[in-house]
Order: sequence, then C-alpha cells, then structure tokens
Amino acid sequence: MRRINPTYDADDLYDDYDDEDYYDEEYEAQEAAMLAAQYGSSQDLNAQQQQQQQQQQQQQAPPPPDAFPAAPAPAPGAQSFIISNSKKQNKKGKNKGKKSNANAQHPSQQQQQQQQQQQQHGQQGQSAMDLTGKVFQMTELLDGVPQARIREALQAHGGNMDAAMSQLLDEAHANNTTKGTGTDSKPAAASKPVVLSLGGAGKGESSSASQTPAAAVASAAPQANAASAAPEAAPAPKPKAAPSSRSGAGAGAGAGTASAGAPGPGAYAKFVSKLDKLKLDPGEADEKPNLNLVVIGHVDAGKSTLMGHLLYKLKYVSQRDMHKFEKEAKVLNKGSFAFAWVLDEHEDERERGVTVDVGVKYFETEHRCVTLLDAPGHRDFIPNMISGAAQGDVAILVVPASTGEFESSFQHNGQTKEHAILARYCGIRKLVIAVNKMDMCEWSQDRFNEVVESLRAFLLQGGYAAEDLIFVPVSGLAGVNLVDPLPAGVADWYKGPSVAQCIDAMPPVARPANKPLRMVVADIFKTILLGPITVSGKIEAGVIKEGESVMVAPSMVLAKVKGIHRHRGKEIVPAKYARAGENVDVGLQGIEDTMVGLTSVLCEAKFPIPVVQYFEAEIATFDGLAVPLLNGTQVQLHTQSSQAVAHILKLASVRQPDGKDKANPRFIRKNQTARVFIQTQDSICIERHDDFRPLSRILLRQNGVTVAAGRVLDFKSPKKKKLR
Ligand SMILES: Nc1nc2c(ncn2[C@@H]2O[C@H](COP(=O)(O)OP(=O)(O)OP(=O)(O)O)[C@@H](O)[C@H]2O)c(=O)[nH]1
Repeated sequence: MRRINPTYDADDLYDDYDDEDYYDEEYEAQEAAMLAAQYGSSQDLNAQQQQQQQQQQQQQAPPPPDAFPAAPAPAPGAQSFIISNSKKQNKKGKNKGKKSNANAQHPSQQQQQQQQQQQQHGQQGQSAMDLTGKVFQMTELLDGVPQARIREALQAHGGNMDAAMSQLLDEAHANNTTKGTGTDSKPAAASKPVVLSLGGAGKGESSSASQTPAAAVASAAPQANAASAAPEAAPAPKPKAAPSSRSGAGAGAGAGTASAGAPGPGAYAKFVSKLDKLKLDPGEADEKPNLNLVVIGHVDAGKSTLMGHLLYKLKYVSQRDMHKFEKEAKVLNKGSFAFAWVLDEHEDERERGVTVDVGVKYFETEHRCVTLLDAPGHRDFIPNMISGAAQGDVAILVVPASTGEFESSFQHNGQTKEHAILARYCGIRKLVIAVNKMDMCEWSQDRFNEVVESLRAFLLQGGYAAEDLIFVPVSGLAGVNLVDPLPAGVADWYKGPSVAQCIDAMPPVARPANKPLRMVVADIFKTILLGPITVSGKIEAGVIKEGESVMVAPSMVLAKVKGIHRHRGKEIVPAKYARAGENVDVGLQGIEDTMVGLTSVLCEAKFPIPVVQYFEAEIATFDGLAVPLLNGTQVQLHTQSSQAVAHILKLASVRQPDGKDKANPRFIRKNQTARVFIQTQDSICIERHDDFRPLSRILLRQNGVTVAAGRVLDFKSPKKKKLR
C-alpha cells in the first residue's frame, strides 16, 4: 500500500447509517445466492448448519491424518493481551496493585465495605435483581474476573456498567503491569511489554507465546481430547477456561488459549447492544460522503492510465508534473505510460510498466470525497489486490475492448474474472465497468456490446445484481469520456454518464459506527504531525477518537491515539474523531513500532477483535482448484486483515448435488460448497460471520491461484476421536 500524496478527507456516513440497511436480508440473500448460483446450492445456510451439527452429533469425527503437520508455536506476542509498559502505567499499576493487595489481606474490611456499598446501592434504588443481571452480563464480558469483584465495582459506581467495566479493565491493566515488573519496588524495563492478566490466563497460567499447539487445541475446543489433538506435542496443560462460554471483552480472551481472543457466541451482540445505547457525538458537520473506490482489472487493461488521466483532468496533477512524467517516461521508452506514472510512483513499477502495490490517491467530485485505490492487475500481486479490494466500497473494473486483449483478459487465466469475483467476496456490490481502449476498436458499438454481454452474463452469475452494474465506453489514454460526456461524433450511440459522473452518483455505503471499533491497518509511515507510528486504513466499524486508547491486534497492546487526519481533496484536515467508512491516518503513541504491522487491526480496547488459530468455515471452491482439498491440505489464507499459511484441519461436510450435506468427505473438488475446520500457522484477527460480516470473509489460495472463498462460522477445532 502506498500513500501517494498524503491526505484528503472524506466521510460521513454515520448520519446515513442504518443498521437494518447494512445487514439487510436482501444482502444476506444475495450472498447466499452467490454461493448457491456458483456452487450448486440453494439451501439456506443456517438450516445447513443446523443439519450439519445434527449430522455431526450422529457421527463421530475420525482422528486427523497422522501426516497432519503440527503448527509451530505462535509468534511471540500473538494471542496475548499485552499493554505497553510506560512509566505512567507502571505508576498506576503499582497504586492499583497495592490497593487490591490491601483488599486481599483484609477480607473483613472488604465485607464491611461491601455492606456499606450495598446500603448505598439500596439508597440509589438499584434492585438486587438489576444488579444480579448486570453482574451476569459483565461476567460474560470479563472472563476470569470474580463475580464478587464485579458486583463490588458495580455497587461502587451506582450500577453504572460502563464505569464499572472501565474500572475493572484499568485494574486488570494495572495488575498486569505490576506483575510484569516483578515486584512493586522494581521498575520494569521501560519498553518490555507485559501480559494483561484479566481473563483465564491471569492466575499463573502460561502465556500463549510459550504454549504448545496441543494446549492451544485443547483450550480452544473443550470437547476435544487434548492428548489426541497433537500426540507428538509436549504434555498439554489442563484447559482452564471453556472458550465458548466467556467473552473476550478485551479481556476475556484468556491469554494462553488457542481461542485467546475469541469471545463466545453471542458476546459480540451483547457488547453491541450496550454500545447502541451510547449516544455518539455527531461531531463536526461533514460536507460530502466518503467513497472508497478500488480500481481492478487484468494486467495492462489501462487502470493506472485511466485514473491518472482522470486525476489530471480533475486538476489533481499539475501540467508541470505531467510534462515531467511524459519526458521521463520517454527516456525509459515507456512514453505511453506517462499517465500511469501519476499512480505508479515506484521506480520499479515505472521501469517495468507494471503496478505492484496498491496506489492511494484522494480526490473530490461534486458530491463525493473519494479515496482511490489503484490495485495491481498482475496475477503475482493478487494479495495486494485483495488488500485494496478489502478497503473498497465500490469498484471500477477496467477491461480492454481491443481485439485479442479482451479475450485474453477474460479467459480462464485472465484476471478480469478473478478480480471481479474477489471484489465481490470482499463485499463490493457496485461496479462501474470501464470498457477501455475504445480508440483501438474505433469506438465500435458492436464491440462494446460484445464485451458488455460477455461480462454481464459472467458478473450476474458471480453474484452481482444487474442494477449494480454500469458499463461505460472510455479511452483512458485519450482521456475520452472520463470527466466530460463524449464529444459529438465519437460514439453517438452512447448516451450514458462519464466515469467521473458515475463516481459522483455512487451512493455512499453505510458502515456501522455503533459497533466495536475495527480499523484494518493498510499502511504505516512517519509524519511530522502524527509522529513516528502513523497508520492509515479504512475504519470498518465504530469510531476512533483522539486521545483515547485503542487495542492493536494481534499483538494486543494498548496505544493512545495521538491524532487523526482526514483527507479532503488535496488537503489534510486534523479531526477529533473518525468513524466507520472513513479512510484516515492515525498517529499512535505508547507502543513500539514492532507491535503494529500491515494488517494489524486497531480495535475497541474493551472488545478487541478475536485473535485465533482455529476456526470453522463454510467455503465455496473455484474452478482454479486443480487438486481436490484433503484433510491436511496447505493453503494460503487471506482475510481483510491477515495473510497466513493455513491447513485444512478437517473436511466436515460437503454439499451434494441433491442439496444434502455429506459428513466427513474424503476430499472436496472444484465448484463445491463445504464446511471445513481450518488451522492457521500464526494467529489471525477475524470475526464470526454472525458477529461482523466484513471481517469474517476468507479467501484460500494455492500456488498463486484463488481456489476458494468463504466465511468464518465459529471459532473451534473439530472433535477428535479418543486415542485408545
Ligand atoms: N490505445 C490505448 N492504450 C491504452 C489505453 N489505456 C491504457 N493504455 C495502454 O495500456 C498500457 C498499460 O496501461 P496501464 O495503465 O499501465 O495498465 P494497468 O492496468 O494499470 O496495468 P497494471 O496496473 O500493471 O495491471 C499502457 O501502454 C497504456 O498506454 C487506452 O485507452 N487506449
């Protein structure tokens, strides 16, 4: 990811946001239809799940093949909740630690205090039933914190759950910091992170960094037999927490389990229902809605040239710079790439005439603030394309109309189809299809129609709706039909909008501001104003605020938001907050640069994103799957926020042509729908589909080919048969 010119803003979708719209049934149905249309199923996915679960109960799963490779120990820092060990935190931690020690040494005092608080509580009119309900809710969110302590905190705050939760989290951080220092009297090394002990791992459990895969499996799946999970591994510690039962509200996530960051089912919804009640500050008035626009298509289709020329026409590139690009491109014998150089800034890209990384630019149309993401077309750089598509709300699919070029871009190995399908799986619904290089076919209406018909049929089959597709004839090189409508005499048969008019008319995509914060880091750089750790990316959910703490997953360190920059046209505008849908720069303080990386997720400190190594998923396999998937097959797993080496731990079931699911298949062929258990080599940040769909999507690739796509159903490993 490259930020080409720092910044211009966008946004505001909060006022337009409607949870019902965002999670609409129509969308749900479309996704299901997409799977069904392509992969031969029309069954309701929930019904399938239930059916599969019943089948599973009836048939005991076989043990995994002996050949299944044992996963290496998780990367240091992964799966652990760590907070940075700043001096301020140490100090706070000491004080809190002393306070809680004092409490522990004097239970009678504690009781007296409790009684006093109960009296106060009674005076405040808080019913015992209310309090018990709150204690129960908070127990779900704060795994490992004794109920008595939760009750005490609630009473101290007059039954205010938010205040009590904050206090308990603070205490946990402080306790943890104190533990990290060894004793109160010895300050810790300033930069050494410590494990947050709130949750199951708090009392003497080892951190996940040192845990064996077997232990991880055992902890992740209480039903699994720890010994059979990985027979060669070191003896597994007895699992202490049932991960399905408790949330990881930050916390919860008992560090040291395979599902360390995985809250139990329902925890997300509970947390959200609490957040929903919070009135979000409407903040600064936003002028124009933001649009994250990704440009995709086969290599050399003309993506960078088209967008570079569009930016030039919109006056985002000066004539002086354009002359410079033309001169320099000619020197390299790449004169025709001058407009592409607006976006392809790396020397390497310019010399090769190929986009490698996602180029990012910001511009405005009359009604939209656009974050432009120019994705690479070459198949070697599909992972980068996925990263760009994951940030997009809508896409421009560029296809060359020139004879032979369209055909090769559209054939089996061409990236036109692959990009379109990947974009759909990344959640993009609306496509502007720029039928480019029309100058090379003399603006022939027949050729345009031929391209449109072939593409339309494919895209409809691939899960796009007819009304979400707009086909526009253009010449990126000549700059025709980019901003102004077609001049008379060029292609009088076309009466539709130009590319810029299409962009301007794109409806903003609603994003949930009232969900736990999730911002996937797409780039890291240094800025003078935001400091040495500035990250950028799209906020998928929630709100990020200046001065507040965010959790950085998967290293699980707390960082302070030093500042936020929005991009508005050519300007960078400091902001007090930014919310879902915006693509912003955020300065982070109080962490080391090693704790944040590309694809890290900034999240709600009280409800971080799950960090897991095992999950159950529903997948649909593609034509590209040359060799059937077996138990133990290795794949490259891509999510919006992570890439990881992964293994199909177990094939749980496969959809039959008659719509029924067959349990425990021996293999899965191309174009089938299946339920599988997956293990990743390193911990990844991911959500359940039922919790937060945009971050639940997965793509599986093998040898540079996308072989399947799907969604995470739950965090668990398959049942294992007991070894006799
Ligand atoms: N004749 C003609 N050539 C074009 C047009 N658009 C792009 N080209 C040429 O196509 C070649 C590739 O253009 P790029 O813009 O680099 O293509 P791209 O799709 O961005 O390529 P990657 O990002 O590497 O996948 C260049 O030589 C362009 O000049 C067009 O409308 N007409």
